[in-house]
Order: sequence, then structure tokens, then C-alpha cells
Amino acid sequence: MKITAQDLRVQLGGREILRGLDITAEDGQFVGIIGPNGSGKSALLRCIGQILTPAAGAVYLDGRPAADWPPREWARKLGVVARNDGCSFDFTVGEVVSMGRGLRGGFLRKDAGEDGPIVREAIAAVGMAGCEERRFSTLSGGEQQRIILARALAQQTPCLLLDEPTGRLDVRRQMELMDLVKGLGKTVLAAIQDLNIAAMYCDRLYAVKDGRVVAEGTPREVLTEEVIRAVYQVDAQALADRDGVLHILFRPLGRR
Ligand SMILES: Nc1ncnc2c1ncn2[C@@H]1O[C@H](COP(=O)(O)OP(=O)(O)OP(=O)(O)O)[C@@H](O)[C@H]1O
Repeated sequence: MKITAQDLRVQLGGREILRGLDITAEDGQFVGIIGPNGSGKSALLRCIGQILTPAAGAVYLDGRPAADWPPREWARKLGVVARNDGCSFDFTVGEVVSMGRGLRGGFLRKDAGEDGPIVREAIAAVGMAGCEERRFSTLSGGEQQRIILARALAQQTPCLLLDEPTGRLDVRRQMELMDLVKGLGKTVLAAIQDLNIAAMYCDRLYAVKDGRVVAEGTPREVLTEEVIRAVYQVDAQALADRDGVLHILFRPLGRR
């Protein structure tokens, strides 16, 4: 399923946060959004996820505008993993992940009885099998992050929006999570802060700065020394290893 955002504009607190963004994720593509803190990555994902209403512009799934989708049908197409999306109540892990099933259209729907295996499978997929009865609040930050992803997996949508899905994970868990998501073949739009992770896993990247797209293309096209300098004001070297994997090496600030 294809995700398209066209000319998105957002104003918050009297400021223009998104200034006419165009983003496309083709069916099955893993698309990364990179950019400095405050550049508008979360605002963009929140607009596409219908959590934030844009001042102008539109979001489409397979060419059909968001406004034309009944909310329940939309929730069956698009799973959202927002940042700081912990639960304020003391639910168990199983209950948190079951909420992904509820998002598909009410806990009282006809197929609700089949949720158990799907919930357990989603928990196992993120490496947390057997933790169903644990209190969510007793998990570490990285474990909570994986369970929030499991909740989106249990929603069984063809598209996923992920806001810094690996931010609190150790290096192995980061790669496991990205391998897992990539292996699902879903259309994914993810805000990613770690440029090496973005280089390793994304089919396409959009670099966002001050609410505008300043570069787009394959990781090799976007993660150039010039773009990294323009977007982040840091000096970096982009090197491909013998397997063709791109690595970004950063120079300490003030050293040339
Ligand atoms: N409710 C709000 N009111 C006013 N300004 C806001 C609001 N929400 C976000 N902003 C501002 O919008 C800008 C973009 O925020 P956003 O969270 O989209 O950035 P980001 O690229 O995701 O940043 P980060 O990498 O730090 O997570 C920031 O300058 C932020 O301060």
C-alpha cells in the first residue's frame, strides 16, 4: 500500500513547522526521515497518522485521501508507533499489545476471540515471549519500546509509521528490530536519528530541515558529506565497506 503526503503544512504555537512537504513511500518500501532535532519529523508522522491536522495539504493511502477513509478502516491500514507512547496506566504486556487488536475496530468485534495467538506472536516477534503477564511499567525503556512495536504488529496493518523506533535499544536490538520490520515487507515510514541505521535499512531517505525536504533519494544519494554538512552542520565521511554497506564516520566538532 502506497503512502503519499502532498504539500503538508503545519503551524504550531504560531510557527510554521512544516512548510510544504511532499513524501512518498511506495508499496513495500522502507522509507526513512532524517533531520536535526526540531526539524519536523514527528510532526510529519503525526500528520500522516491523522494525530495532527495539517493547515494545508493532504495524505493519501493508495491514492485515496485520508478524509475519505472511515476511521476504522484507516486503523486497519496504518499502524503508528509514536514516541513516548508508554501507557500511563499499569497494564500488563499482554493487555498493551491487545490494544493493537482493539485499534482494528473495537474489542467487541466478531473476531476478537482470535486475538490471543496474534498477541502472543507479536510479543514473541519482538523477542519478549513469555512476558505477557509482566507489568508494562516494570520493563526497561528498550523493552517497553519493543512492546509498543508489538502492539503495532498485532494491529496487522500493511503500513507502519515509526517515530524513532530504535532510540532506546542497544546496538544488537536495533538491528534485530530493523531486520524484523524490514522482513515484514510492509510499507514503512520511519523517523530515524541514527544515520548508520538509516543507511543500512532504508530503501529511500528524505532529509528534512526547518520543515522542508532538502534531499531525497537512496541512502547513497542522500548521505553524502555535503548533505550531512548542510543538514546537521557536522563534517562526516560516507564510506562503503566491501559488502557495499554505507558507513558514516563523523569528525569531532572543530577538527578538520
Ligand atoms: N504543540 C506544539 N506547540 C508548539 N510548537 C511545537 C509543538 N509541537 C512541536 N512543536 C515544535 O515543532 C518543531 C518540530 O517538532 P518535531 O517534534 O516534529 O521535531 P522532530 O524533527 O521530530 O525533532 P526531534 O528529532 O527532536 O524529535 C519543533 O521546533 C517543536 O518545538
